[in-house]
Amino acid sequence: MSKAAENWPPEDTEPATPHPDAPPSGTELGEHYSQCFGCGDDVESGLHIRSMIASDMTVVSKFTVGKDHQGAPGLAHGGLLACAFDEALGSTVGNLLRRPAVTARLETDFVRPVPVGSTLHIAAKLDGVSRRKTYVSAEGRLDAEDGPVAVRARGLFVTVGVEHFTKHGDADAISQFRDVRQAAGQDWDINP
Ligand SMILES: CCCCCCCCCCCC(=O)SCCNC(=O)CCNC(=O)[C@H](O)C(C)(C)COP(=O)(O)OP(=O)(O)OC[C@H]1O[C@@H](n2cnc3c(N)ncnc32)[C@H](O)[C@@H]1OP(=O)(O)O
Repeated sequence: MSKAAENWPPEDTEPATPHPDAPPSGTELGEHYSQCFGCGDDVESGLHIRSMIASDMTVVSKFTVGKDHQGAPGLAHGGLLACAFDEALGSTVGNLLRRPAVTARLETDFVRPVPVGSTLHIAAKLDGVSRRKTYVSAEGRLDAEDGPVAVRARGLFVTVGVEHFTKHGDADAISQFRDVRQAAGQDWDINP
């Protein structure tokens, strides 16, 4: 049981309805951007998280803790664990709802230490939507899908227009990203 406030999702939320073009259950999700610290292959010390659609409301992700992710010797840094959950939750929102969204709020409960070399199995689910707000939560279990819970997290993601990324981010990189995705026949009007 989380120690966080229990009004989750708030009463004014509606059930989340996955987008008709959301990937089907069993789909392995690759990196969404090669320079993403959470999932990008080009970031040597990144988290290299890989995710899969488990059901129309759930995405499972795996994060193996490396030596570059330490806080105390031999243990994962809490901030990097929060990052892993940000990625897992964001991937759940982006892939299931297929709308561009950014993290507005992220809560984490650290339940037990996560050693270097262990793998967190993160199961994230859509909890509800209210206008631009999407509520999503996750549990991370140690070394197995049914292992002990090590971390819980809840996120509020707010839907934004693509101009959020072009205005505040690197517009040239986003243009290249769009070209690569369109050449691959992929819709890009989701998180670049
Ligand atoms: C295939 C794809 C893969 C995609 C895979 C993607 C994986 C990436 C995962 C990483 C994701 C990230 O880290 S994203 C990077 C970190 N996040 C950011 O940089 C976001 C920075 N913040 C912002 O830009 C802004 O504050 C926004 C966009 C979040 C909100 O600004 P806004 O657009 O002006 O909207 P605003 O009216 O303020 O808020 C909208 C509603 O949300 C509520 N709201 C806003 N912030 C909060 C908050 N902290 N806590 C509670 N509620 C909040 C407001 O009360 C309001 O509710 P109501 O009045 O409607 O009731």
